[in-house]
Amino acid sequence: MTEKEKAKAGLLYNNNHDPQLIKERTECKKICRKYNLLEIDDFEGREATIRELFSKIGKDFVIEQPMYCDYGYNIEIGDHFFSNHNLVILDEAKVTIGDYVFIGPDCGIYTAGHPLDVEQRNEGLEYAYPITIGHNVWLGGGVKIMPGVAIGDNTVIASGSIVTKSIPSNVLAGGVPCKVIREITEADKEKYK
Ligand SMILES: CC(=O)SCCNC(=O)CCNC(=O)[C@H](O)C(C)(C)COP(=O)(O)OP(=O)(O)OC[C@H]1O[C@@H](n2cnc3c(N)ncnc32)[C@H](O)[C@@H]1OP(=O)(O)O
Repeated sequence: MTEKEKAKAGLLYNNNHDPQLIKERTECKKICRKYNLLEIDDFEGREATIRELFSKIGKDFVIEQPMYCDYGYNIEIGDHFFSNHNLVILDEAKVTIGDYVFIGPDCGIYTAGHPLDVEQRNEGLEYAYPITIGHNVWLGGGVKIMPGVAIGDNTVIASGSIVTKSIPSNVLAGGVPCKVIREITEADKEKYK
């Protein structure tokens, strides 16, 4: 098995020293750099560069610069996506994002992690588990999503949360670690009126 195949199978793999993965990350980071240096009003260039980078991105999206990812080909995003500045996606495993997802500034979507055991970690080993974000999700600023987490449709994650476990649909969740605070109900339609 190659290191890439081990990663895909959810096994520990050597990310730091594998030539194929280093090459792929380098190519990805060149495209991220190109994207981040494009003029803000070069809308065509920005769209084309994101389409070159991600395996799928739907219609009508805005990704504020800068944004960073590791491979790009593991990222699939639906329609009407918005991300504010400083989005970091560590897409060592697949990242799937639905339609109408809003992401605040300084968010992190981290599929990868290292063993707690120091010897394994210093060998360069890591694991990568997929992350799924449903439709109509809003991540407040500074939210970080940990490996293997799924977030259900229509859910809001409050700013500053560290999401270590999956969160169901239709809730407000927040905190470190992130927990369900309450359901989002019809009463929320009236809140800002
Ligand atoms: C796409 C973009 O660019 S977005 C731009 C950036 N903007 C942001 O990041 C703003 C994000 N907003 C938040 O995080 C807000 O706090 C919201 C939306 C979660 C507040 O939602 P509300 O419905 O108003 O919740 P409300 O204020 O009633 O709070 C409900 C509970 O959640 C708690 N709570 C609210 N925010 C947080 C938070 N960030 N972390 C932990 N708990 C929180 C409240 O303290 C309250 O707890 P209590 O019931 O014990 O008092």
